[in-house]
Amino acid sequence: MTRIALEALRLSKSFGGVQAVREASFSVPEGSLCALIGPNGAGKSSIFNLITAVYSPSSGEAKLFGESLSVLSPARIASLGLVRTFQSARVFPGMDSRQNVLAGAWMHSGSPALAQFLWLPSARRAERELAARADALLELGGLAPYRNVAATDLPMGAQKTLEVLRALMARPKVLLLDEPAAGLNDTETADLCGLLLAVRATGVTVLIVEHNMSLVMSIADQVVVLDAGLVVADGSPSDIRRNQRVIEAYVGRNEEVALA
Ligand SMILES: Nc1ncnc2c1ncn2[C@@H]1O[C@H](COP(=O)(O)OP(=O)(O)OP(=O)(O)O)[C@@H](O)[C@H]1O
Repeated sequence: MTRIALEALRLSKSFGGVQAVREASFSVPEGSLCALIGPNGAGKSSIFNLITAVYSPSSGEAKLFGESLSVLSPARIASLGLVRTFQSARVFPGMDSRQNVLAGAWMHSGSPALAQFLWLPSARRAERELAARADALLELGGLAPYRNVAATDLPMGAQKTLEVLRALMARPKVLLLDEPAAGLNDTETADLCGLLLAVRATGVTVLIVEHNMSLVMSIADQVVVLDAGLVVADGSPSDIRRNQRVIEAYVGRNEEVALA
């Protein structure tokens, strides 16, 4: 039976008088790709921050593989395999692309500090394995030709891809991507779709917050729609396209074109 990787259970978050998230419930099966969509201010980022324990819920809870995220430290959450990226690409300046990808491996070097300090064979082996993995990821993301280029010199799309590759270097079980297609051109978006499908094919659970509807509708297994903090729909892309409540949420804000 498929496990549930992520679960929101009547999750709520208020900021003073603003109820950003209202008793939101949904679950994401392991190995699937789920998109969280909704008009501006719907509560998507708030849910993201609740799931990564940046915020604590006003009520309800979020679970990662059945464990309540409210009681876990950020380090423990990362060790359970939850890795996120941010809305604006955050590459490390002063490092080339390959070094940026390698930086994602710190949690999984698998080689004790003393072994690394003494440069024992086990540490050298671990280092070689990480380098090979970084190269394979750069290949997968189409960035192999830029491996020695300073990350900050790459175009926006490549920087966002690099951030996803760095996240993958940490061998996530669950990958959370905050607007990965924001600012990308059509070609870069198509490349990103391919990358995300390749990631899902490896069994990683993916949750994305994304405004680009054609990307969402073409790659998501499940779409959760928020409006004013409420989950107003949860289903497959074809269910969501036909859902009257979703159409109203978008039409009310002149965003109907986006769902076409
Ligand atoms: N830290 C905060 N303090 C006060 N209000 C907040 C905070 N974060 C979010 N909000 C409010 O909560 C509501 C939901 O915001 P949120 O950023 O989660 O929506 P969103 O769906 O991610 O929007 P967008 O698509 O514009 O990024 C909004 O009314 C927002 O102003």
